[in-house]
Amino acid sequence: MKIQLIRNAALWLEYGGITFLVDPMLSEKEANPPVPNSPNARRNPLVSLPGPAQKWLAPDAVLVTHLHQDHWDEAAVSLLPHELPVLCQAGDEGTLAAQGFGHVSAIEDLEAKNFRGVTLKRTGGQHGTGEIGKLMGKVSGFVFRAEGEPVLYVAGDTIWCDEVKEALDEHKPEVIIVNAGGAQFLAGGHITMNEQDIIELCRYAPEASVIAVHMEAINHCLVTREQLAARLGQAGLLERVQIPADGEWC
Ligand SMILES: O=c1ccn([C@@H]2O[C@H](COP(=O)(O)O)[C@@H](O)[C@H]2O)c(=O)[nH]1
Repeated sequence: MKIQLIRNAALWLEYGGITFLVDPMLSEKEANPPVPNSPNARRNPLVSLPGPAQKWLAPDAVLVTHLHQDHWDEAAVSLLPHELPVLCQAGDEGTLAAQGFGHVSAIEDLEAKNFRGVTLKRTGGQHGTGEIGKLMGKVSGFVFRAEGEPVLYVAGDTIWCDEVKEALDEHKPEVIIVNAGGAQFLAGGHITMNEQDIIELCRYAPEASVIAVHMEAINHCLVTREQLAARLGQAGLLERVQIPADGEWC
């Protein structure tokens, strides 16, 4: 297994002999407006891709955890070849097909999907709590399994919650990728993992290695890599968690 953080939640994943492009947000720096009702007015993405987008346009499959703009944007829709297989959560397949993608498969809630020898199982999550959580809608994570590979859990846009605990209990992943950044609007709590969430996750899954992404790319993500590293250091967990820079391989 090899994992490259591209930017935000976008990953290039080499797993079981298959290449997956996860949650591509391929817009140029500052091409999009700030997230509305958020604590600052910086345009998105905050930073450039760590190379030309062309580097990541020929995976074996694309996996879209949910359709929020920082996981699937207009640039991805226009740049990615429409004949690529696209895997998604159930409910998003109509939108992706309407955008011109001809090979879209939903990973159903309780069914594992086999993609060329790699098994993917959907996991749940909560993209925030209360009204904000409801407004954010359905989100998914995915657990990857293949012969000779570590069990990998891509948790998606979720806070620390029962669904994540259930995924950890059921799958016992060896590697967990979490969307950090403590994303937040002006009202309501955080909608992606903050420092404390990642500390709880590390303590709940003491054998797993953790990779924290989804930071310093979108204006409503308020927890920086440096802040996360400092809190993990205080908690004695820094050696368990990789915090890659954009473009870095894990
Ligand atoms: O560039 C962007 C990124 C996101 N949004 C909207 O914000 C919320 C939450 O996004 P997540 O980062 O997936 O938590 C969602 O409604 C997005 O569509 C945006 O407007 N612009």
